[in-house]
Amino acid sequence: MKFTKASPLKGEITIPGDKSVSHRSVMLGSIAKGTTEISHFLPGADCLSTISCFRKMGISIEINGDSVIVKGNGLHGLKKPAGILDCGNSGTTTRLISGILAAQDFDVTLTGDDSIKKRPMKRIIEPLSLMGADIKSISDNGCAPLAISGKPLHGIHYTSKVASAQIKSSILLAGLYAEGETKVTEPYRSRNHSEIMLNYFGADVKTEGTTACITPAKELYGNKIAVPGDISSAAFFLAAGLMVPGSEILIKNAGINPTRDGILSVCRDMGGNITLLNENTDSGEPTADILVKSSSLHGITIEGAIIPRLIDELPMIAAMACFAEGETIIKDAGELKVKESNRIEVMVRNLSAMGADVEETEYGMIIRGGKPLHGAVIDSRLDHRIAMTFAVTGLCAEGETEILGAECVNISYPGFYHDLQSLFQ
Ligand SMILES: O=C(O)C1=C[C@@H](OP(=O)(O)O)[C@@H](O)[C@H](O)C1
Ligand SMILES: C=C(OP(=O)(O)O)C(=O)O
Repeated sequence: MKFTKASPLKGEITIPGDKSVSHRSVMLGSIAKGTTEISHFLPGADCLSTISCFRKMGISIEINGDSVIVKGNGLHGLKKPAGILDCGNSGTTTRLISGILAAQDFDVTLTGDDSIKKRPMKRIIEPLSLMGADIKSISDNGCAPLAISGKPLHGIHYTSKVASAQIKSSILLAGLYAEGETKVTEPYRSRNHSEIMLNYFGADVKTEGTTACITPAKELYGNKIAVPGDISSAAFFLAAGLMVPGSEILIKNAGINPTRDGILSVCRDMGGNITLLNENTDSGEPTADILVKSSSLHGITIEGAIIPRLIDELPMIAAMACFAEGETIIKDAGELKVKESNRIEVMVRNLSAMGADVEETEYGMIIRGGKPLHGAVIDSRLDHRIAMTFAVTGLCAEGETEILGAECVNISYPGFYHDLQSLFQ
């Protein structure tokens, strides 16, 4: 896939469903009693991995475009799958499903693709084991494949070293089945979609500061879920709209949950012209249309509590910083090293190949903006966020930018290139 300098981008984009909310709607729908009707579901490869795992455990799930119907069998209605469960490329599937599987009355093996087999799973093995789970890394390297032998669990109060919604959600899902209360405290607040949806399905989850607490549930009840647009996907159009001179884009129906909206603060702090319109709430999740107009940007420092609120948007923010005057410093973002690729290393390597002045630091990067970029051949390392980031960056560089492994955008945004091209004049 090749990109060259774009003329102003104009038009409207309806962002596909939020990946985090889509995963959770299938998971909770599968362990709830009755039917869950999901609209604006994200039919990306990661969410299809979640569907395939629950189908293998006896759940009827019908997909019709972005409408999904899940016929749940109740909290104790999952069946032992005939074979291994394949989580594909999805960290969310692997970590969240482990919390549910730890409490079932059967054994199961979970695996995934080459990227998943390198991502850290000790972060869930440790707390789930403290709850009484029997969960092992089969290769004994702290990664998938994982062998889980379901056991009765008991509640704990776990203090996590990292602010991670996947760790927190895995523990809370196990807590649904545990004896007594289960609490998770994190250094900063991570996305709270599990807490919102668990309550929406009839569970009892309370949050105080950075601690979430669940009491075991007798049953969850199927519900209607309208998935908001994914702000992590909207991020590419926010950046494109700000970076390509003369652009004006209306991004329809994006989720703006305050635990996810760090990108909006960053765009504004960098001088971006962004307006929220039609604010609303869908299935407990706040949404809005976002109007973005091209702007002259300046560098800022991004660190601390905002990092979990924009963790998946940092590759795009780093590229945007190349077009901002002055220095942008990203700190406290060590988690980027354990995503689908090492996103610090891959960003620094690829931005440097385009002529950017960017430096890798231990837990982040420093970008000195304002230098024109030129096209290059970009190895996405099959990381969807990297491929989309450089498609947008290529629109602002002299010459041609070629993305290798461009099809990996199917993980989170199958129609991405089509939607981007729809804004070309
Ligand atoms: O819970 C979720 O749905 C997610 C949490 C984040 O991961 P961590 O929990 O590892 O930070 C994020 O990077 C991922 O894309 C989705
Ligand atoms: C890190 C991501 O997802 P996951 O952890 O589910 O693989 C992502 O989508 O950027």
